[in-house]
Amino acid sequence: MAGPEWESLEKCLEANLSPADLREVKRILYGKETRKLDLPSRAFKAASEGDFELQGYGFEAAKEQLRQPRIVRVGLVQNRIPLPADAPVAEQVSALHRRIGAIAEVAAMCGVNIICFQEAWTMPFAFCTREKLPWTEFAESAEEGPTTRFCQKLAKKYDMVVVSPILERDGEHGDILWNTAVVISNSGAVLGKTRKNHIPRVGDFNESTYYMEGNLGHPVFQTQFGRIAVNICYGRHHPLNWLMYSINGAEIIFNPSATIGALSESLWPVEARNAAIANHCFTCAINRVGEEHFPNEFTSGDGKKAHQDFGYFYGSSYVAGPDSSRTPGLSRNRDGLLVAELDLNLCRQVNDIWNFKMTGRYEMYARELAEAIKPNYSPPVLKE
Ligand SMILES: NC(=O)NCCC(=O)O
Repeated sequence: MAGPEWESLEKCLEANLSPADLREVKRILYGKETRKLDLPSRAFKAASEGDFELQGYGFEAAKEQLRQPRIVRVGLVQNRIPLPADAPVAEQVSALHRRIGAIAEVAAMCGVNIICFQEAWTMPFAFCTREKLPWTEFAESAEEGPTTRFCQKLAKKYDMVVVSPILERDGEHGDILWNTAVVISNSGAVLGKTRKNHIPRVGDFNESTYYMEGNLGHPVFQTQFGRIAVNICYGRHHPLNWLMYSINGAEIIFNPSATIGALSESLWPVEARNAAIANHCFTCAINRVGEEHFPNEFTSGDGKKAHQDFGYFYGSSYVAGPDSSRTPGLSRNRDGLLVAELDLNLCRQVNDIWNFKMTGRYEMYARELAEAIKPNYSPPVLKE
């Protein structure tokens, strides 16, 4: 499997296909072409000085007679950990705050209204180790922790909604841990939080050692810029998880993730794109970048040698629209900010064409699923 030297699928296609072939391949793999955004040159300069990639694309919707366009700019941030995983906890958190602060400043220059960071953005993805200390020390209060306070300042300063996925310590309920995204309004107030509903039990993603499946259902956050929801990482493999956020009214669903190439890179371009199509909404898939090395060796339960690294986090963050269009991905090997301009009117326009909500037959599935989960259920398999 390729490491950092293989920059991106897009670069590979562009380097190896004729313009005519590239057009057809992109038509199928990327849908209707997204417009390149004209972002300010000072933003590109700051990104280059800060050594991160900046890309911007716009999704189009048809003009309507009765509704004005509902334009919103989202910012997706992917990044590597700036300090090694064995640096002191407080130093790692501060370094990440500084890094994300610099990227958010550029997002503000680009007119971003809602910004979302990667899963558990304040820490290395240490759940592979199965060790408790020092990793549980990265957990913070969702309402009052230093990271939420930091994000509240960003939100207020830049008039931007901030989606901040953290490891949460719930002091009100026995100090237990959750994998949580805190949603902060552009006013600076904490709008609420949502928790990861599906916990991976695959490869080195030993997250069930640390926290339980979320208990907050599928909340949707009404912001000044549209209704948003957060489907954290492994939840993207569960179509019903996306569906429930959409049924509750989400127009944009963020999917902050941490996943590695050997496991999921072939799933990555499909799942969030399919969710946007199936649910008539926008989806924003965000992954971390690079390799993370841990002080102590751990095993993967696969008979192979113990090792100290997780694997290659391949970035490739992208935004997908309800009409099957999607942006190119950020690179596999650099920190980056992806800005996408969405016209939320596109969601209802595509709904009116394809009618997946109208034809969804939810009452039938509700009835059948209610039966299927009963211990004495017998599937209606007809035999000769
Ligand atoms: N963080 C996380 O849930 N990763 C699981 C692996 C995957 O979903 O690709």
